[in-house]
Amino acid sequence: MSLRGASVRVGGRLLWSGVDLDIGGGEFTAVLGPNGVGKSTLLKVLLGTVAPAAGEVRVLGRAPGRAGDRVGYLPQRRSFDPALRLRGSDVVRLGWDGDRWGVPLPGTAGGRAARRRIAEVIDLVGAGAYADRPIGQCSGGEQQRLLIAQALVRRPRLLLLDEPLDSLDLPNQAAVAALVGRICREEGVTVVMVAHDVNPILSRLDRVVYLAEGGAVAGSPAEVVTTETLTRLYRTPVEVLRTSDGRLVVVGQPEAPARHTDRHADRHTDTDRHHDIERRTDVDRHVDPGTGHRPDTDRNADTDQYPDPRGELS
Ligand SMILES: Nc1ncnc2c1ncn2[C@@H]1O[C@H](COP(=O)(O)OP(=O)(O)OP(=O)(O)O)[C@@H](O)[C@H]1O
Repeated sequence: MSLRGASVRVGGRLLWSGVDLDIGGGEFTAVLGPNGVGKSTLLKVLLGTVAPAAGEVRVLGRAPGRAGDRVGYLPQRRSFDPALRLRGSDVVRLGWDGDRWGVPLPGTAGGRAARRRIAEVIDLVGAGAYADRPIGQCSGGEQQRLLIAQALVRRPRLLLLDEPLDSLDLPNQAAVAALVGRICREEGVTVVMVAHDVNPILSRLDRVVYLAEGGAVAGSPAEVVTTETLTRLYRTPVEVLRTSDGRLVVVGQPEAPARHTDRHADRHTDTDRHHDIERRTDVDRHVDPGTGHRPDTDRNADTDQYPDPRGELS
């Protein structure tokens, strides 16, 4: 896919402009940047649901929205009601025929093809053990695998994933990152993933797109997540440190603007709070790439709490 001089405007506000970007077939790309900068909106531009205000965008050689089944999409995570009477496999099936009236009758060729493909993709993501359970009773990691299966069920060539690692504990982040890496390498699917922390996927990435107010930088992680590049992008001193185990930590990243306080309000789970505490103790004075979290300055002196890493106040 390619963007040439692309800009996007939502709610009358220019989010980013002059973005040039090329992503080749079969590549694994992460989209990083602070809260509210327009990462999800970039995916929507690629999907064709948000039109660019200027510039040219091509996806799989066509205008956005024209590639149909060849694009799979996992929207930003929503939690499922535990009482929802829908099995994991039903959720996967919605990716197959959820946009069509009626369903193929069991026993017909269409019904058999649907069943075969749904079983195949559930197997691919390793969700066989819980695909028959109500989706609301599956864990966050299990739900995420089933949703990835849903996005994959029509054999897309391009997979757009909006924060699939969000709210997962570290082992599940690693497992889902490995799964997406495998889908990219073994199935040849091009992956564009919005992420708040590059570290779980760092070793698998071909390319990073770092969005900041006004612009974007793209290249290999080694080219983009550097002191020089991020300082230039943010127009303010930013330092990238590498820990002894190879993780990247961005220090001095400008504050994430707290300008959308309610978008994720329904998603602030116990796991999120656990992660907030983990960040507070593990990365004191530092900020994960993309979270915009600076523990010593973000802490509310009255409550001893930190704002949610995605911009809302906890
Ligand atoms: N339909 C809309 N109307 C008005 N403003 C919108 C709309 N959709 C998004 N926005 C605003 O555009 C900005 C970018 O939103 P977007 O979801 O793309 O950011 P993001 O980088 O993905 O953020 P986060 O990291 O918090 O998920 C936000 O300030 C958001 O509130």
